[in-house]
Amino acid sequence: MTPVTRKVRVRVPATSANLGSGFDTVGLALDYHDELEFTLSADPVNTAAQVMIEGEGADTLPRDETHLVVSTFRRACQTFGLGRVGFILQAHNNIPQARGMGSSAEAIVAGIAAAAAFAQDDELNRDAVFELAAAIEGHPDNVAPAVYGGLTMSWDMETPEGVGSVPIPGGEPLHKGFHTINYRVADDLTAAVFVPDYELSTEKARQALPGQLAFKDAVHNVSRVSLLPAAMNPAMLATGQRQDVNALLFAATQDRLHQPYRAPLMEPSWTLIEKLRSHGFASMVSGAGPCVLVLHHGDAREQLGQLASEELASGHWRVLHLGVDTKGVQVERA
Ligand SMILES: Nc1ncnc2c1ncn2[C@@H]1O[C@H](COP(=O)(O)OP(=O)(O)O)[C@@H](O)[C@H]1O
Ligand SMILES: N[C@@H](CCOP(=O)(O)O)C(=O)O
Repeated sequence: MTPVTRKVRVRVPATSANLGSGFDTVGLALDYHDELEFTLSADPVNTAAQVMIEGEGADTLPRDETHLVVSTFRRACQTFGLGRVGFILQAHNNIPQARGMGSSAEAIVAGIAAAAAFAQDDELNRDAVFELAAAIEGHPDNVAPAVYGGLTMSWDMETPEGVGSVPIPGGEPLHKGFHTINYRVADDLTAAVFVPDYELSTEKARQALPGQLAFKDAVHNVSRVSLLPAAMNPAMLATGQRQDVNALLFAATQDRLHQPYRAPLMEPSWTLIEKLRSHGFASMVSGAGPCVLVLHHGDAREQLGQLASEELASGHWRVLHLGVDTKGVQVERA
């Protein structure tokens, strides 16, 4: 197959997964992006990848075939029938790596979306990008918002009933694999991300999780995650229901599945989370950490700045005040 263009630009949002209670399920796209440009070599004999990196990871990321965007782009090119191509990748990275802001999902989505844009002339097939990205990442909660934007809830359709073989009245049988749905987020929702100067790989944070959980802890999280869609968008509440939306956010982000087991791996982050929660803020580990996410309806910059003044003055932390990205990955053919 011949590529439909020689240059593609890709813009992918950072994401915060879990939102406390929704481990491996819930994700939120943030208005904070990496931008990448792929230029195909005009020489068919040259199939090498040349990688240039600016910003986050410029001193640490590899510049060879092991670079995650490169390896994913190669794999997606095979999947979409492009074969092995030579290309220059220019990466402008804002998203810090190994901090819980979905950098690996961003890299995977960027590689797949770019390959799809070289392969097809029409609008980006987001479902195809999501399916392949979730399979590569292994959990869908970051890749879903990176692909679709906004607040997503995802699941792996594999049930004892026999996936794809059970007729759904009036509909298609659900296919095996990852699925996602998108919820609206209220316009006044703000996200503050406290970024520490230390890293924690998602792989290491996953190793800290227990093999089994107490039934009451599972019930706890089911009850909390069920509050999230309304806590993120109170317009979901039935007419007449009145709730303090920030109190609802506080309850919705309580968690007993993963954070307690990971806290010892990120003590400074856990200290900040406990401090902010003791003042009523819905603060939590962003993804697998160590970033700290605070969700709030309304502007809480000043209060958060005061509460975290010690951390911010230490020089070991910075804070990003971000809105929600509602578009997901964007591609542009040049
Ligand atoms: N923009 C990027 N370009 C290349 N590789 C990346 C990029 N972002 C992340 N990675 C790879 O993913 C790893 C971080 O993944 P992970 O531990 O899951 O952290 P995060 O919480 O940021 O997703 C990095 O060490 C690197 O190997
Ligand atoms: N559900 C995953 C989310 C990992 O997010 P990341 O941004 O840290 O990669 C987990 O909690 O392990």
